[in-house]
Amino acid sequence: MRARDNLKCTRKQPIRGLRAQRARASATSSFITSMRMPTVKFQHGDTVMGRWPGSSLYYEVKVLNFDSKSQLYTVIYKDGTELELKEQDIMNAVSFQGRLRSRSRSRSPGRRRSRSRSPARTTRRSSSRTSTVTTESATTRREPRIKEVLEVRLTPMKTIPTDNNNKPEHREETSAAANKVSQTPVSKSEVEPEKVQNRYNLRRRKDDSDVKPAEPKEAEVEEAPPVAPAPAPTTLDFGGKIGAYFWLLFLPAWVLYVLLQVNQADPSLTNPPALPALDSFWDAQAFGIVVLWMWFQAVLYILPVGKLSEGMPLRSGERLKYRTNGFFAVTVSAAAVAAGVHQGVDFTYIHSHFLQLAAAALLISLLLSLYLFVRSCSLSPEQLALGGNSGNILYDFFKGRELNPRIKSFDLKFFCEMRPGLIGWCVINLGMALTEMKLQRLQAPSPAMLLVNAFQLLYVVDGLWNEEAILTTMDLMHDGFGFMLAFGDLVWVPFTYSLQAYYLVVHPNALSPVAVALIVTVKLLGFYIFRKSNFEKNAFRRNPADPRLSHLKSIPTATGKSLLVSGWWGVVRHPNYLGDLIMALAWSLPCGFSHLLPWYYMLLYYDIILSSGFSHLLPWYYMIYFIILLVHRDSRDMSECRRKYGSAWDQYCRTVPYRIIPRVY
Ligand SMILES: NC(=O)c1ccc[n+]([C@@H]2O[C@H](COP(=O)([O-])OP(=O)(O)OC[C@H]3O[C@@H](n4cnc5c(N)ncnc54)[C@H](OP(=O)(O)O)[C@@H]3O)[C@@H](O)[C@H]2O)c1
Ligand SMILES: CC(C)CCC[C@@H](C)[C@H]1CC[C@H]2C3=C(CC[C@]12C)[C@@]1(C)CC[C@H](O)C(C)(C)[C@@H]1CC3
Repeated sequence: MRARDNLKCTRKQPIRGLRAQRARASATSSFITSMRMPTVKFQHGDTVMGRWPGSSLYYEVKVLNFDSKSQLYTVIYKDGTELELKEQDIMNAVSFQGRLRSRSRSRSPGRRRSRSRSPARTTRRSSSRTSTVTTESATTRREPRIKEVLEVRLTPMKTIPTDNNNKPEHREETSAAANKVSQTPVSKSEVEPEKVQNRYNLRRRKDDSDVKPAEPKEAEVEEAPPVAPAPAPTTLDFGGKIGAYFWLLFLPAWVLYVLLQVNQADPSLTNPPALPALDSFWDAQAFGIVVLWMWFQAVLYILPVGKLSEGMPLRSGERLKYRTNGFFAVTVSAAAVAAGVHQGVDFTYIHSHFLQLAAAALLISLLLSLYLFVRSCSLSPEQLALGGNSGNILYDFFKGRELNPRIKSFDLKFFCEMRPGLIGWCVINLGMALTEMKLQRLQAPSPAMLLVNAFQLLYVVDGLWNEEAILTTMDLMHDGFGFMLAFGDLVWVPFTYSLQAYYLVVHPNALSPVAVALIVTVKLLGFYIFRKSNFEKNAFRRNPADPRLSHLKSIPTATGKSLLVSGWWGVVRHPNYLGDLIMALAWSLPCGFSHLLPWYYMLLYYDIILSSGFSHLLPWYYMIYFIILLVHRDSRDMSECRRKYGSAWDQYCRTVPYRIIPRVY
């Protein structure tokens, strides 16, 4: 009944439109008769559009079978995945195209002009797109808030990993992976879809080892398929609406509090700062400096120097271009700062006006977020990020609505994430080093200060050198640009990531040569893991056939994208977070760790809390925050990937059971 031969040849055939569908329907009429089925809407061999469980994505599938008992159709996706779908999750290819056309006509006049309406054109377009075609489901369109519930029968299946040349993985390794699966069960929450009630019955074709995972080709992507509007999210991140209100108030207040705290002669947490008069936060000169700095970075960003890189395909299939001249920007900025130091510009101003500079950056991020929110109100749903259009004003303001806000070709999210805050952080660190020299009467910064400066400078310069890699990160691909990122990029990063340097200004910490060597080793280890793993993922996403990755194995997913299951991404699911965390450790170690002891005593003797050196927690602040951030980010990413990749993601989770730290977490 599976008629695999028939499938093999039809898999290569494009949809030929209504006429071809009818012809196939009549050719299969004997098949239907022999099955004595009640009238069924789709016939064996039909090429139709099938909804991927738990998502609003539709893919081209072939109908294999209809089970009159369960009223489910067995369909096969292009990567060989077989699924059983309900009739309502299947659409005739022609009416699917028609629906997309009529929607895009009504929603996007620009798009309408650029498209041919001839049926021939329609058919060619749909057939040429071997990757994904995205749309919202009829249900979500009519009832955007309805929780997506798909009753799809899925059975966990073994996906045979292929190496990067799409050869099947060696048999022994496959069975080893299978053994591993049974030894290390994945937690229920990781495997079970959160928003979808699924019964599993997902199979792969036995002959799928030669199936090349279909990566979108340049030409296909540029054909700009119809865009799926962002459906209202069913679950809200960051504690939902109440969480968003809380974070909106808490985050700015927390930054100002920490800065007031660190500014005190005794910055111990048991010595809370008195709330200063409101006008002490404002300094016109500090505000002017921040504006000037942002202006300077914006000018460097728009200069036609450096590469124009392509972002990942958007839901529309379109790829935005980004000027990735970050290394140029940091080099020119360093030259400008060096010239300033040489000319006697007083960089200790940064230390003495830290609070006012942070308040100015906060004001700018607030104004920017308001601008972003207002402009997002006039956008069509296609331009919104998934997850940022809950309908609740404050939540959406916090999370960010527009995916890629741009003024002409000036990409606001990309600019803010990579330039003023990141480069500003290094300038702040330099200001702290110069202040340390001044206050401690040193000829040169202390070794601890040098290490912190050098490590963090390396992190920033590396990020800017590999600026293109940011285009495959969560923020750039999925998150809207709103208060969270604007504040994070412009205030949080420069003013809290520099706390170690701030701390060292008045808390010198002598380091022995052995300690220096050990700390440098920790940093280099972290950096190696971070760089290598980010390189692997970025290169793979850009070109899965990259010869430098030919030794790596991957598993296909129904979206056409594959998942790496060996190399760094076969060790843990977020090796880049692991490297980042090890580096974070190396940034705090120069400030000393014996001060952490009060925490240990604190657990034993409560009264020590009040007299302990809480101030010494400040240099560990980044490490603590970073663990929380990455654990939360990891779980956000897991849900997103589960939604996108369905059972292929489960397969990945079974093969790579640990998230960030091997054998621990
Ligand atoms: N210093 C900081 O404050 C800070 C904060 C956060 C993050 N970071 C760093 O920023 C970098 C980017 O982090 P990120 O959170 O955006 O996440 P990321 O790990 O760079 O990206 C996650 C994405 O990678 C893809 N992916 C996941 N598993 C894969 C696999 N096995 N094979 C191929 N692709 C896979 C998925 O996207 P697709 O499948 O859709 O491509 C997933 O959504 C990291 O190095 C992180 O350490 C730094
Ligand atoms: C609590 C909130 C305010 C959290 C805000 C989160 C942001 C500050 C981070 C989210 C993604 C981060 C990120 C970098 C900096 C911090 C974030 C913007 C990054 C630019 C740092 C340099 C790295 O090399 C990087 C490019 C990989 C990295 C990308 C992600």
